[in-house]
This record gives sequence, structure tokens and C-alpha cells, in this order.
Amino acid sequence: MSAPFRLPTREVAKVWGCDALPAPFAAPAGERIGEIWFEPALPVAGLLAKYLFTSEKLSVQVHPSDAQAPAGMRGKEECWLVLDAEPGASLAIGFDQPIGPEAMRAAALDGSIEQLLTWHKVQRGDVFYLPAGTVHAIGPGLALVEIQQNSDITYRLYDYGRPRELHLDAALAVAQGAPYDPALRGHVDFTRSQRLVSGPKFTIDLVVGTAKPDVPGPCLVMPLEGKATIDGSELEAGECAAVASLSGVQFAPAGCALVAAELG
Ligand SMILES: O=P(O)(O)OC[C@H]1O[C@](O)(CO)[C@@H](O)[C@@H]1O
Repeated sequence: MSAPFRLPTREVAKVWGCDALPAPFAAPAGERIGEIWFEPALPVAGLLAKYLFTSEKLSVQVHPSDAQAPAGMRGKEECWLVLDAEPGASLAIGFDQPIGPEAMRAAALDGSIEQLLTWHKVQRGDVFYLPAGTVHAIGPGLALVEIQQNSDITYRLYDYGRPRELHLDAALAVAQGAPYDPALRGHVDFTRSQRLVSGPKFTIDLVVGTAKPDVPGPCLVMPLEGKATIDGSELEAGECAAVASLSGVQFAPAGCALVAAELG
């Protein structure tokens, strides 16, 4: 395979980010890093993988679908795998009760939307798939991997009074005022390989040990623990590569990794 296969990283400072990151990451002095992006590239240009580190709540937000995104842009479906959670850490997905657009607008304006969302207590190994249109907010005290469509369209409904831009009309045009489907939540214990997500926009496999998942084409490879070897070159935990196939990839016997592939 032609080098370089490692995707370049981008550290994104966020008001809700952390000034101390777990190894192998490190925040530059004085910066609160919320996200480490792996810049998408061929042959997997449609997927964006990130690590997220939170010390405060993210905005209450929603993303559009492919059909709802501005012309020429992708929508944003996303999946989270929780790597670490402080005791009591939680994240919000969907609403406790169905809610219409006007009530959602009023709740976003007065901040009560935060209490109308369903806050899920989380722990290491929890997995959530978020279809476009799902209203959500990630809480503090979390480290997670996010695999998402390669899109940076976030419509904020509420930001706890922080001085960041809101996008209420755009958000209300795509937001589903519905409870979260519990079938979209899972849990892994990192002891065995398994498929975490089977579509509709991408697949994600957790690989524990050396056996390769059934992923026939281009994919992202993200070692979480231990190294993977790609055509003889080592890929460390905390790195991510885009490969044309898994044929040249060797997973570590005692490691675990994520493999993500675009669908459609
Ligand atoms: O608007 P905020 O709070 O910075 O959150 C944006 C972030 O939230 C996420 O959509 C995760 O929910 C990230 O992909 C995105 O960068």
C-alpha cells in the first residue's frame, strides 16, 4: 500500500474541552481540547473519526440528513463508543415525551429543553447510534470515539447561555421531537470482536485479537489498545489509518481496534 496511510490529526479547542488529555494525546498549554479529528482522506473520504474529551456539556444540538443538508454537503449521522466515563457521567439523546416544533422552540429559548431530553447514565463500552434529526447533548466527564459521516454541520438549539451562535430555525427544521430508540444503544465489554453498527451510513466493528472482520473494501483502522501493522508499518493506539482493504492489516493479539467502513 502506498504511504502515508496515517490520517493527519487536527486538535480542536472547545469551550467544553479538557486541558489534560489521556495518553497518547496532550493538550497544548492553556488550551482546552475537545476533539481530536483524523482528517478524512481517500479511500474513506466520507467518514470522519474523532476522539472527544469533555469537561462541560456540549450544546443541545441536531444534525441534518443527507437530504436535508445544504446542496453538495453530506448530512451527519454519528456513533459514539464511550471509552471512559467519570462516575455519574451522562449524555442526552432524544426526549422523554414527544414534543412538537413550537414547544421545542420555546424550550430551547428558555433553556428548559435540557430537562426535556432523556439523560442516559453511561459507562465505558456503551455504544450509541444517532440518526440525523436526533436531538442530543454530550455531558461532562467523558472520553469517547465518534465515527460520523464526514460533515461538520451542527445546528445548536441551546448552549446554556454560552456566547456561541445558535441555529434555532435550521435545527427545528430537522429535529425529531421523539424519544430515542433503545435498539440504537448497545454495550461492549472489549473482550470479543463484534459489529457495533450495521448502517445505514457506515459499519463499525470492534476487533479484539487478530481475527479480521468481514469488511471487504476501504475502511478506517483505529487501534484503541495495542498496535496494528499495516504492510509492515506500525499504527499505534491513538492513530487512525484509511486503507483500501484489510488485506495488509495485522491486528495485535492482545489489542483491540475499531474498523469503520462507509456504506452506500
Ligand atoms: O456545538 P458544540 O457543543 O461545540 O458541539 C459540536 C460537536 O458535537 C458533536 O456533534 C457530537 O455531538 C461533534 O461531532 C461536534 O463537533
